[in-house]
Amino acid sequence: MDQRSEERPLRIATRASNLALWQAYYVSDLLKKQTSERPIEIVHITSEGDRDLTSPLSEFGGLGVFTREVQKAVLDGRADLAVHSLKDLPTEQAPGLQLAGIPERGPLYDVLIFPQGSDAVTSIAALPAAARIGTGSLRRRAQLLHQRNDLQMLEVRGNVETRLKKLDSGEYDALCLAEAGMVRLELLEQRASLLLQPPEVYPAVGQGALGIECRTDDSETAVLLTGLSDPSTQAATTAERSLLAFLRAGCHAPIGSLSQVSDDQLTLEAVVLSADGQERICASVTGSFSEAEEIGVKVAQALLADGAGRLISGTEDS
Ligand SMILES: NCc1[nH]cc(CCC(=O)O)c1CC(=O)O
Repeated sequence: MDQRSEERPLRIATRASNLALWQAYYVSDLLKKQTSERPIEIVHITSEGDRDLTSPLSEFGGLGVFTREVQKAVLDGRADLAVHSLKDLPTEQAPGLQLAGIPERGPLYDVLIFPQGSDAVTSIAALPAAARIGTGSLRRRAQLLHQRNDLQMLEVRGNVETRLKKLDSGEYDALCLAEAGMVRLELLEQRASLLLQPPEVYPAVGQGALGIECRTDDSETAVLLTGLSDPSTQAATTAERSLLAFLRAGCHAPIGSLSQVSDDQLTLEAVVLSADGQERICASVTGSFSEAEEIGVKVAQALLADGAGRLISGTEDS
């Protein structure tokens, strides 16, 4: 006899970093509110992105380096759902999986983090001359260089905690990270930081949001995940991901975006920069939630009409 579905554990596949685990337990708590009867298990997966800690992120593994193996666990039936940072999830849908859950978004912006015990710098302009900034992201690099071309942008890899150790050991004057990760790991209060917001620094597509996938043939899990979704976040991230897909740019390309939602209106703004930050193109489109995908395409078309294609193909990663 089949086990009753209420008794079968719901298995969540996740990377094993502290941030990924926080995200998996957060989703577990959301699910418990819906399915109080059903036990939940967390299945740890090591991703290629976690194993190779030395190569610059823009040069190895390519798209999906953090998400592929977690997805595989769901496809193989070792887990029922996969929790990802939405910004790490390629826009091209993996065959056999569906992106069924997008919960309410967390903090959206990037932050500059200063070494333990040092004073806060209160603006990008106030950073010391030729300050050494740790970031592996072309988007952060290009936008900071656009503001201050004297800054030294240095590669940094590893999980958030590893990066903070490198900062405190004196390798950098500041680190650029997502506020979402720092807040979730409760690491922001302990240090001086500077919030980086548009128009200076636009976040990545999907930043601060989670994406939860299940198998396309698993309608029971899909219903649960749909129940976790937040309509505003879903509309915003649909527009952002549609923009990125249309530009055919990888997650490491120098592209930033900002969605603003009010009532059922959605405004998507986006920037594309040259890798050195010298050139910067921006565009913005407003429409209703139901047009989210089209809004993303329109912003991408406006950016391409202004020459964004040349800036994107001029960078190393796709
Ligand atoms: N690529 C790593 C990654 N993926 C998601 C986050 C933070 C959480 C988020 O932005 O959703 C981070 C770390 C960072 O960029 O600082």
